Amino acid sequence: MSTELVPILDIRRFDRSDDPREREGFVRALNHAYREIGFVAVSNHGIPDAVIADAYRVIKEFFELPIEQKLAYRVGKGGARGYTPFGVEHAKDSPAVDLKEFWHVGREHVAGAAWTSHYPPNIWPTEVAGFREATWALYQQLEALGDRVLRAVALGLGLDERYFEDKTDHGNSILRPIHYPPLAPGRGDPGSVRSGQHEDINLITLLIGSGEPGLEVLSRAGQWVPVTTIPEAIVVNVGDMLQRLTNDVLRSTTHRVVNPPSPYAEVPRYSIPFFLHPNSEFSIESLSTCVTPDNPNHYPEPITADQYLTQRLIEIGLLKPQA
Ligand SMILES: O=C(O)CCC(=O)C(=O)O
Ligand SMILES: [Fe+2]
Repeated sequence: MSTELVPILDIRRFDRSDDPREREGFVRALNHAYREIGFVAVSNHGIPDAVIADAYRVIKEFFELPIEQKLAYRVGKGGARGYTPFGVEHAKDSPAVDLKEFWHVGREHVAGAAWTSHYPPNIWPTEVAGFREATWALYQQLEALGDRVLRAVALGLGLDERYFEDKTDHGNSILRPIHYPPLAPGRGDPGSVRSGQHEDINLITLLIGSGEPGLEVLSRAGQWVPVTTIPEAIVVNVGDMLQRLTNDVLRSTTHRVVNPPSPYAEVPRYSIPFFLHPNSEFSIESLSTCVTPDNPNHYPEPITADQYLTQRLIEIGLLKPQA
């Protein structure tokens, strides 16, 4: 049943310039899934195995460092870059912290670009050779794949194929390698799970590593359904910013990572989501193609992507409210 809930879509169909029906078929299937469940798995995405393997290698090496060394990379506001330890982030409206630690890679600065001053610079762990190259390579690959998916989203919404291009070209996107350690009795609050139920904040999320057991999505019927997909596929789901931009036409579906049974409980889980964000100054206003008599505008007040992100980071414990 789960494979039907989260369909596997071959993105090579979208690139078929020789056969417009293939392209249209992909656009239709993607948009249908995004209206129904907000999740798809993309196969044949073209990201080289070596890029993914290199990223995993450096990420594992980092998380295996002693905690004192990792804590040296806890910097700045809200863990926007570098390391965030176990016991900080929790899902909105849940006091129980998630059983995970993670690292944030943001957009690399470009000399002379005005947006550079809005984003904190990346930091890199000196203990792990090749960390910067490997994670930044994966960031760029996932961003390019996200741009292709957004083109198909735009077409499905009746917009120009390149609608998202100038709204995301210096987006505040984040690559977040996550380590869920083996589950030990007494670790975390009672009731803690690897990742409490939540919706993603950004436009779309591209997730590497979803094939390991634990990820579940909440169906419309209110049932938790495990996401089972082929290991090579990348899960791409709708976030709250895209839901809001589309006046709730596309759905940002609640999901979580549960504590798996033995033998998976005894082994760590690593996943690598890429949260694709719009440019910080982008104003999120309901698209006119998504406002109809049947679906009047639910969000008459526009909000910039940056304001929206700040509100949401306070809700999940990564930012403190301003006094
Ligand atoms: O680890 C996973 O598979 C999913 C993580 C997730 O949903 C998130 O970080 O937003
Ligand atoms: Fe998520």
